[in-house]
Amino acid sequence: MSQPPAPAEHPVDGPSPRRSVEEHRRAVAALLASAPASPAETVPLSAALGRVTAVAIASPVDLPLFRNSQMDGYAVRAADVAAARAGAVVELPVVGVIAAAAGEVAPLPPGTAARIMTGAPVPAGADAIVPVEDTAAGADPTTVVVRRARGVGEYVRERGDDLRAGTELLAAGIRLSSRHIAALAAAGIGQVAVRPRARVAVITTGAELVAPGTAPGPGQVHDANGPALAAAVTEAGAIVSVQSRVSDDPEALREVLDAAAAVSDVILTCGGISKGDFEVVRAVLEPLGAWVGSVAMQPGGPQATAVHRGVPVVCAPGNPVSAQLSFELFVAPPLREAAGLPAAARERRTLTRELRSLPGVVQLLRARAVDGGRIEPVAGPGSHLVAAMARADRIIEVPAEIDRLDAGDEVRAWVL
Ligand SMILES: Nc1nc2c(c(=O)[nH]1)N[C@H]1C(S)=C(S)[C@@H](COP(=O)(O)OP(=O)(O)OC[C@H]3O[C@@H](n4cnc5c(N)ncnc54)[C@H](O)[C@@H]3O)O[C@H]1N2
Ligand code: MOO
Repeated sequence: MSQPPAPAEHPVDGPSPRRSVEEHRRAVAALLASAPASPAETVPLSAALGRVTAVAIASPVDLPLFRNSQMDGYAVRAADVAAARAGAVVELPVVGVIAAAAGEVAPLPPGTAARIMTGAPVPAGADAIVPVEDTAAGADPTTVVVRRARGVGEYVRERGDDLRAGTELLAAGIRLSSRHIAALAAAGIGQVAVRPRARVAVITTGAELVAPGTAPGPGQVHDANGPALAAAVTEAGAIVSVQSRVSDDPEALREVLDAAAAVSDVILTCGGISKGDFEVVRAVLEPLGAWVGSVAMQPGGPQATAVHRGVPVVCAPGNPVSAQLSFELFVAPPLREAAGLPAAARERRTLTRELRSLPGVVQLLRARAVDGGRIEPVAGPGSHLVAAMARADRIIEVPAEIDRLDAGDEVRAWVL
C-alpha cells in the first residue's frame, strides 16, 4: 500500500497579507464585477452557437407559419370519408396536387380530395389528411379510393400550434445550442442579440520561459501556463484578447500590460509575485497599489490583484498546478456566470486511501474518480506536477481545519 503523500513543504506564512479562499474569491469576483459592462452584440445565426441570449426573444410569427399537412396523402373533408369507417367504399375525385412549395392553394370543393405532400398548405375546406397508405387507386385515374376514414384534424398541423406570434421563443440568458438556433431560424430570425464575451488577456512571465515547440536551453522551461490559461479562458466562455510571454523585465511587462489593457476586460498574469529577486509582476504592480499577499490554500498560496489603466488584473502564481487551480477557483466562476455557463460540478466521494493535508490551509489534491463513488488521490501535492494534473479528473478540497483523512472518509471534490 502506498504511503499517504506528505504535506507540502511550501511556506504558507509570511509577512504578506493573508486571506481565506472565500475572502479572495469574493475579492476577485468584486474586482471583475467592477469592469464596465460591454454592450450586447448582435450576431448572425452562423456565429450564434455557444453565445448567450442578451434579452428574451419573442417570435414574430406563428409556428407553424400556416396550416399544413403532416403526411403525404390526400386532403379531404373528414365527413366525406366517414363512411369508410363502416367498411363502405369511398371514392373521391382528385381535383389537384398540392406540393410543399410557394404558391396560393385553391379551396377544396366538397366531395373531393386533393393529393397533398408533407408540409404543403392544407386547402381551405379540408379538415383531415388521409395518408397515401390508407388509399388505393380508383377505377378512374382521376379518383382515389379511401380505405380508412380519418377524423377532423387528423394529420393536419395547425398554424401556431407550436408557438403563437408575440410569445416568448427563447428566454434571456440561454446558451445557444443547435436546437435554439433551429427555433430562431424557423421563426425567421436571422440575427440575435447576445451577451458580450469577456476579453481576457493572458500574460505569462519569467526569464526562464520558452515557447512549446522550442528546444529549451539550460535553465529554461516551456511556457505551460500561457497555453493552459488561454484554453481555460476559452473553456470559461470568454475570449483571449492577448496572449503574451514576457521576461523578468519590468519595462517590457509595463508595455505588454498597457497594450493588453487597451483591448481587454480582464488581464491575467502568471508568475512573478512571490518573494524572489526577480518578481516582475510584483515589481510593476505593487507600487501602483496592487494587493499582493497570500491565500490560505495550497497550491496557489501567493496571489495578487490590481487594476491597470482601469482594467482588473488577476495575478496567479507561476507553478503550473497553482496557476490552473487559481484560475478555476477565482477567475472561472465569474467568467462562467457571465457567459451563461454552469459552475464546475461539485460532488461527494469516499477516499480509497488515507491522506494527509496541510493544517491551516485549504488543500487542493489532484485525484481520479473510481468505481463505487470512490476517489483516489493522484501523485502528491506539489504544484509543479503538471503531468500528474493531466492524469487527474477531480480535485479534492480538504478544508483548512482538517489535516488527516482515512480510507472511506467522504470528501468534497470538484470535477475537472
Ligand atoms: N520564499 C518563498 N518562496 C516561495 C513562496 C513563498 O511563500 N516564499 N511561495 C512559493 C509558492 S507556493 C509558489 S506557487 C511560487 C509562486 O511564485 P511566483 O508566482 O512568483 O512564480 P515564479 O517564481 O515566477 O514561478 C514559480 C515556478 O513556476 C514556473 N513557471 C512560472 N511560469 C510558468 C509558465 N508560464 N509555464 C511553466 N512554468 C512556469 C517557474 O519556472 C517556477 O518553477 O513561489 C514559491 N516560492
Ligand atoms: O503551492 Mo504554491 O502555492 O506552489 O502555489
